[in-house]
Amino acid sequence: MRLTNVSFRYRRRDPLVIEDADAHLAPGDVIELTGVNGAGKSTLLRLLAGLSRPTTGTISERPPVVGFAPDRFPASQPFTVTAYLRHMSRVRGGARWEPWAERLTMGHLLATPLGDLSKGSAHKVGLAQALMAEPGLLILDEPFAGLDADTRQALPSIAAEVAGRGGIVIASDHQGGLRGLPGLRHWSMVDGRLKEGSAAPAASPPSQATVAVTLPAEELPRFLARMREEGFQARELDTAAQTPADPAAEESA
Ligand SMILES: Nc1ncnc2c1ncn2[C@@H]1O[C@H](COP(=O)(O)OP(=O)(O)OP(=O)(O)O)[C@@H](O)[C@H]1O
Repeated sequence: MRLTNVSFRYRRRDPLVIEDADAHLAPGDVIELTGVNGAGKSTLLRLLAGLSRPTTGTISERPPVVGFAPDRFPASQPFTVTAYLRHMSRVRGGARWEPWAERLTMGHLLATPLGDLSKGSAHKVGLAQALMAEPGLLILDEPFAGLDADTRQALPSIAAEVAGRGGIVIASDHQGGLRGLPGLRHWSMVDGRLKEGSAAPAASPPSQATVAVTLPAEELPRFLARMREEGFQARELDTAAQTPADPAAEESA
């Protein structure tokens, strides 16, 4: 797949978000895309997916089957998870979604309406629909954001499997989640320009911090769920009647 002099602006008088991007992607490539907020990563991914068209320039030789997991999965549709995945399976010519539901630990979510899903759970549905058709081009926009620890750990192997079948994988990622993969290519968006460089070395494990949070007991389940959804370890220490200074919950990051 090739990008030739690709430029993009959203509206006619807007500045270019992407300027003269040139790149070649080969079967089996896994690419990490970084850049500051607003640098144009999502815009580039949508161009690669064929969801937007370049203002000028061309994207050629796109693999026929594209899986795209957006950063914000559109959860407003009136389906349960099962109904949605079945529908996507039909759209994808009968692709099997069940193994992905299992691998992404979604069993408990299947009867939930999309609109009731937590952010991380909605993200898993987005991943399952992108993966089910064995894409030749898998595009993941911030795939690690909001995922629980197990799914986060599974994602590099999933990317490696897609690449091992000859697929191209490209993921925007602030967290360096794919850094352990051999041969990982690194792209960055800087001032509208697409640059290729070597991936920064794997980040050393982040230092840990533990904080105590005191909150009304009835808010505890929601708070813990939210923290876990964000990928933090969170557990209840004590919900007995306490002085305001006592910790009711602990979060470690
Ligand atoms: N639909 C849109 N219409 C107009 N401008 C847009 C639209 N979507 C994005 N932009 C603008 O394009 C630029 C690039 O946005 P984009 O979402 O691609 O960046 P990003 O690198 O993915 O950011 P983030 O890391 O915050 O997700 C930003 O200036 C943004 O305001």
